[in-house]
Amino acid sequence: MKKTILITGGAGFIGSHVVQLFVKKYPYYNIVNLDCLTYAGNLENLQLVENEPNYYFSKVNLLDEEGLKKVFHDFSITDVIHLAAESHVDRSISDPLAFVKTNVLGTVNLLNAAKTYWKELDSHLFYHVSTDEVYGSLGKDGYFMETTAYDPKSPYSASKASSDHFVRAYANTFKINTVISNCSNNYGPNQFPEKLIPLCINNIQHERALPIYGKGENVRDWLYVEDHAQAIDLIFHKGKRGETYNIGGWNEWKNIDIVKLICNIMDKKLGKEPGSSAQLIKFVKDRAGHDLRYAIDATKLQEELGWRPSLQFEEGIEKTIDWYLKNQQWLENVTSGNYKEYYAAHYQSPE
Ligand SMILES: Cc1cn([C@H]2C[C@H](O)[C@@H](COP(=O)(O)OP(=O)(O)O[C@H]3O[C@H](C)C(=O)[C@H](O)[C@H]3O)O2)c(=O)[nH]c1=O
Repeated sequence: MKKTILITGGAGFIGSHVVQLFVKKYPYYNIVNLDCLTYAGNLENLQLVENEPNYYFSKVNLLDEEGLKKVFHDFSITDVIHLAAESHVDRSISDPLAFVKTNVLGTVNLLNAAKTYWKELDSHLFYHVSTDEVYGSLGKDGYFMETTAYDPKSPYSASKASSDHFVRAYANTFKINTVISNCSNNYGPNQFPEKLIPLCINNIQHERALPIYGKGENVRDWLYVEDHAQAIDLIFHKGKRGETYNIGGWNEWKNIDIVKLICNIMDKKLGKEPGSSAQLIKFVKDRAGHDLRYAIDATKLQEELGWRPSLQFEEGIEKTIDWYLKNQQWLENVTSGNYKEYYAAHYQSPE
């Protein structure tokens, strides 16, 4: 059976890289990008594939149950890779309900659409893309394993943990084939500049302060977004059904060190006096309930499926900074909302 894969959140950061990879690598699959184009979803991210004959776009909100069922029916969806989510921890602190709606209810609506439409369950796959934040926060030592108990600490991670549970519950109760992956912090092109790395790049260009929460001692494990997309490709095709795979970069950084690194690279690239960008660093009030450290043990993915990150961080961060410097208009568009004009010109009028 020819695959028609529904990729949700395909206009977002990670989703756009997954859509591009699948459209180009698998011309014999149909790829349907379902996205409701929130502030973080931008069709400009898909310019490289938007005219490919195997690429389709459908503007549907995960809360629109009938709309979802129609997409399954109209496109004869065979598989799902579910990436659409509200993803910013700070926003989840100011508006938790938005995260419950999209991440929990939206995922259940999508599962229901799959359950209704798929008749021979064995020939389909529902792949849920999740986060390492479901495991909570680590101290100085240790790693998150696939067997680590869930202990989400923020409204965002609680909503993702809940959606993971629903996916497993549907696998158990309704016998849907599922797989889940939990990944560490991503960085790279197309990331909305509310997240630490693009925020710093953008603020340095505009000579704005670089807000460091607390003392900047919190640790994150960073992975280049294209490496994440490669891992998703592998897991989609070769991962064992019903399993969970952790994805990480073996690349832990304290926030303050990563910001200083970005400052140094930006000084060189912008021809500024060494040390001048670092003067923008400003220690601010800590994030409420700020998780201290995330670190992933991705041994299972490495041993079972042979995955390793391909990029060294030093190379990835240079590439990322170069991309943002070259794509000033993109930054301008996403921060001003102009991407809606792009949508209107290419598709139908946005709401
Ligand atoms: C925006 C910002 C962040 N930070 C700190 C807070 C974190 O310790 C670290 C990274 O923050 P960011 O908001 O970029 O990402 P996380 O909160 O780690 O979460 C991210 O990685 C996981 C895996 C997901 O699943 C989330 O969807 C994704 O947003 O920098 C600052 O100090 N200042 C700032 O202005």
